Amino acid sequence: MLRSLRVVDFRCFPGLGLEVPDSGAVFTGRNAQGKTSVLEAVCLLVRLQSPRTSRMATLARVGGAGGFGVAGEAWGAERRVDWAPRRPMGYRSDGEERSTQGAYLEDGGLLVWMGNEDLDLVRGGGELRRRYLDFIGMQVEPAYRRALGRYRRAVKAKNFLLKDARPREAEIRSYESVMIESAAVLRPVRSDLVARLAPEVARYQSSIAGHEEGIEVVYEPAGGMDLGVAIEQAAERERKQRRTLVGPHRDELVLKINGLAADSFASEGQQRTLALALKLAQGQVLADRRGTQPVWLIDDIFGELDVGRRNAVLRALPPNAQKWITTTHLDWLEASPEFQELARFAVKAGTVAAEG
Ligand SMILES: Nc1ncnc2c1ncn2[C@@H]1O[C@H](COP(=O)(O)OP(=O)(O)OP(=O)(O)O)[C@@H](O)[C@H]1O
Repeated sequence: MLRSLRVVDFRCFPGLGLEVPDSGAVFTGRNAQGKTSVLEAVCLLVRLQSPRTSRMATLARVGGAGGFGVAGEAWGAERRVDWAPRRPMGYRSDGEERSTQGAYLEDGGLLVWMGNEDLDLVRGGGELRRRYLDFIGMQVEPAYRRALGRYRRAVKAKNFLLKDARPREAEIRSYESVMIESAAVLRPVRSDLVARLAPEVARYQSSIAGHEEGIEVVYEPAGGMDLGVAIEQAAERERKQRRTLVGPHRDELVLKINGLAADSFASEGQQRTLALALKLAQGQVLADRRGTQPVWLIDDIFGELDVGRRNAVLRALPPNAQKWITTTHLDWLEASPEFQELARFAVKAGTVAAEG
């Protein structure tokens, strides 16, 4: 868990310094004051990624010096990330420079991010569910992160070549072998994760819904588990359509309720419950894999949930995990005794002040 967070020129914050207790903190404020940016800074410090953007330049404060810094004590180590345009990103742990992102992340902590966009996990496009799996995959398996990066670059290059009027086959083949190699890392991890997630999702779904619902969570690798065979079979179609049709970038996480596809047949309420169950299951699987609780970054979801679901989620969150919660109003918190010990901060126009 984190003990402190400091930022310089990050999003709307010229500077910021917070001490946070083991239980966590609640950040209140009106819209567009900087609440999400605080959680985003934590995500960057712990996982080197933002849930909102992959472009580091957008994180640097407009009107600031051009770069940004995020630091803090996390899981017992003083960590620090610095970014400046046209310079390699800097990662430090206890003052020691880490040469690669992988080396920095090796002994980093675990996170679950829960935001409003997650409520679309069930009815939204497959991309959202792949990102959901990737977010856990990258945390539990260092090789996953490297394989995903290589895979994405290879698909991009192959797509580029397929657009050509006379595709250069030898080059396409070489990118396909990178895809096959990377898929051999990604798919077994995805498959294993889904097997672990499925019973947890079903359990959380029943506890939030208040009754049993037949939940199925199934991993479907696009074109089948053997990517080499799938690529051969899809070769003609891919050349006609001029894009890559099979591989992990098209895998699906199929969700069913009582035997029917959840995106088309489940009620909106069931879909929301299932989305929450998926996120809660993510936390459980991470905790089981590492034997330590992830930190929960919960971005403004409580205002979006009805009282029943909100209370069920609050009860389902592990009591001993640190939570960083943003909200525009506090009424739900007053009614939740288990959250009284969280520190409270008011966020206003890029400043954060401790309350009470
Ligand atoms: N790079 C940047 N430099 C300066 N300001 C920025 C930058 N990126 C975003 N902002 C501004 O920071 C403010 C805070 O955004 P943030 O999303 O953190 O607010 P929020 O309090 O979570 O709002 P909401 O409740 O609407 O989600 C916004 O006004 C946004 O325009």
